[in-house]
Amino acid sequence: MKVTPTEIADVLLIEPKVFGDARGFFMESFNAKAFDEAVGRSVNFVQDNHSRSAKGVLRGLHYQIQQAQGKLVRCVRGSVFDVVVDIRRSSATFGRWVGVELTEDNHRQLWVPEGMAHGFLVLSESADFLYKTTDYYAPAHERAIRWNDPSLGIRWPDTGVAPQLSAKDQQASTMDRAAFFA
Ligand SMILES: Cc1cn([C@H]2C[C@H](O)[C@@H](COP(=O)(O)OP(=O)(O)O[C@H]3O[C@@H](C)C(=O)[C@@H](O)[C@H]3O)O2)c(=O)[nH]c1=O
Repeated sequence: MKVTPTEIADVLLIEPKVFGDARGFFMESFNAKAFDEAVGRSVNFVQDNHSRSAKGVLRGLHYQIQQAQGKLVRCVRGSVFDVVVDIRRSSATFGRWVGVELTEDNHRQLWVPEGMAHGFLVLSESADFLYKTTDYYAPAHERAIRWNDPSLGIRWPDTGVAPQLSAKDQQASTMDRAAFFA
């Protein structure tokens, strides 16, 4: 697999080797040894998630302030614009965002380590989004930052439809009131 650093040092773009043939393709979507080598530490995933969303659905920007989750994310049907925001106060890239298009055809994955807020916008008619997490879902510790907080200035692509948010995400915090990691 190919591993490319992003503007947020610990956020990695991962491109598995895809073996195409007359039948279709094969790829190792996750290999613990190769993954640990790429991130430089031993990572233990405990939960796999799958969500399906229609075009224009925007989920985010989410994190758990305790039981922080590292997430290995990908899109297996359709396409999404995936966004990661560094919310570690001590980080040189605090408040910076990275956006990557993840599609069923580019097979790209993003490693979103603990200490980030994460979200995505669905660009295709429908998208299936899969991700592994390093800690369990803990609703008591769930937090969200507004997708369009002006201080972040995230350049979300125009899908041609209004972003569709959950009730929870409509109530998300602004950056100036959000809780951050050390
Ligand atoms: C995230 C999650 C949700 N749920 C339940 C709670 C709720 O009834 C329903 C939908 O939950 P949500 O609205 O929070 O789902 P969603 O908005 O898709 O939340 C996810 O968004 C992306 C961007 C992330 O980064 C994830 O970590 C997670 O926060 O699923 C679980 O049972 N386990 C989980 O791990």
